[in-house]
Amino acid sequence: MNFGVIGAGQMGGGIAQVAAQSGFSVVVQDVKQEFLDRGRAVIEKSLAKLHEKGRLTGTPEEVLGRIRFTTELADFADCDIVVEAIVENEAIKAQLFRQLGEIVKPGGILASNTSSIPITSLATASGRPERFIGMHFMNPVPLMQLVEVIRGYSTSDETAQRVTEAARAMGKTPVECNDFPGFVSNRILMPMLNEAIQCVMEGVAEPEAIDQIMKLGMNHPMGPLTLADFIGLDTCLAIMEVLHQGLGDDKYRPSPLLRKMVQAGLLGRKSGRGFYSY
Ligand SMILES: CC(=O)CC(=O)SCCNC(=O)CCNC(=O)[C@H](O)C(C)(C)COP(=O)(O)OP(=O)(O)OC[C@H]1O[C@@H](n2cnc3c(N)ncnc32)[C@H](O)[C@@H]1OP(=O)(O)O
Ligand SMILES: NC(=O)C1=CN([C@@H]2O[C@H](COP(=O)(O)OP(=O)(O)OC[C@H]3O[C@@H](n4cnc5c(N)ncnc54)[C@H](OP(=O)(O)O)[C@@H]3O)[C@@H](O)[C@H]2O)C=CC1
Repeated sequence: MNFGVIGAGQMGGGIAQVAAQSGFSVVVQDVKQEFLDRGRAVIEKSLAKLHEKGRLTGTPEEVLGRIRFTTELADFADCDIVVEAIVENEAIKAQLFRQLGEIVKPGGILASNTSSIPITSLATASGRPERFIGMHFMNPVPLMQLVEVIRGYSTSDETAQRVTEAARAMGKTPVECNDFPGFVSNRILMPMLNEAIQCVMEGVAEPEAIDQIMKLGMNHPMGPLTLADFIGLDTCLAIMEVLHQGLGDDKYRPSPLLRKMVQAGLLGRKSGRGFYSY
C-alpha cells in the first residue's frame, strides 16, 4: 500500500507513523522543510517510547525507513490512499484537493482528516467524489482506537470498504457516520469544551478546578481545558464556527473567550500557552 499524508503537524505526523507501523510505504508532505523536520522529531520520540514499552513491531529505524518526507505534492502521484491533515480551513483544504485531484492516479482515494468541514464539499473540489471520504483519526493518533469514517454524498461503497480495511490494518477501529457538521465526535465533544471555556469566562471556577471536576467526577482522562489546549484552540474555534454556521443554532456559538485567546495567539500546547503554560 502506498499511503500519502499531507501536513506534518500533530495529526499528520501521527497518521504517517501508524501507517508506517502497519507496514505501508508512506509519503508525508508539508509546505516547508522545517515543518517536516519537526514532524519527524515527534514521530521519532513516539516510536522510541512505544519501542521501550515493547509495543512496536520492528525497530523505530525500520518504521521510520518506510516514511519519505517531501515538500512536493507531485510525490503523491502513485498513492493508493492520500489523507489530508492540514489546517482546519475549508477554502485552503478545497484548493489543495483541486490540485490533488489532478496529481494522484485516477484509482487513488483522497481522504480528509477534517474535524468538521463538510466531506461532500471537499469531495466536489477534488473532482473525484466517488473516491473521496472522511478518515477522521483521534489525537494522539498512536494511542487512540477510533477512526470515524464519513461518507460524502457520492462516496462509493468500494471507497468506504478500502478505507475501512486500511484503518483496520493500521490497528484502528473504524466506525461509520454520515456527513453532518462536526460528524458525531465533534458535534458532541466540542460543545462540552466550549462550555468549559464559557465557565472560565463567567468565573464559575478556575481552569484547574473545572478540569479536576470533570476528571474526578466524570472519569474523563483529561479535563476539558487540558483537552482543548491539547487539540489546539484555533482548531476548537474552527470546529465551533462550522457547527454554528452549519447547524444554524446559537447553542453552538463559540465562547467569546475562545475567540479572544485565538486572536491573542494563545493556541494551547502547540504555541506554548493556552489555559495552561507548557
Ligand atoms: C478534535 C478532533 O477532531 C478529534 C479529537 O481527536 S478530540 C481528542 C480525542 N482525544 C482525547 O480525548 C484524549 C483524551 N486523553 C486520553 O485518552 C489519555 O489522556 C491519553 C491516551 C492521551 C494518555 O493516556 P494516559 O495513560 O492516561 O496518560 P499518560 O500516562 O500521560 O500517557 C501514557 C503514556 O503514553 C505516552 N504517550 C503519550 N502520547 C504518546 C504518543 N503520541 N506516542 C507514544 N506514546 C505516547 C506517554 O508518554 C505516557 O508514557 P509513560 O507511561 O511512559 O509516562
Ligand atoms: N488537533 C486535533 O486534536 C485534531 C485535529 N484534526 C484535524 O486535523 C487537521 C490538522 O490538525 P492538526 O494536526 O492539529 O494541526 P497542526 O497545526 O498541528 O498541523 C497542520 C499542519 O499542516 C500545515 N499546513 C497548513 N497549511 C497548509 C497547506 N496549505 N498545505 C500544506 N500544509 C499546510 C501546517 O503548517 P503551518 O505550521 O505552516 O501551519 C502544519 O504543519 C485539521 O483539519 C484538524 O481539524 C482531527 C482530529 C484531531
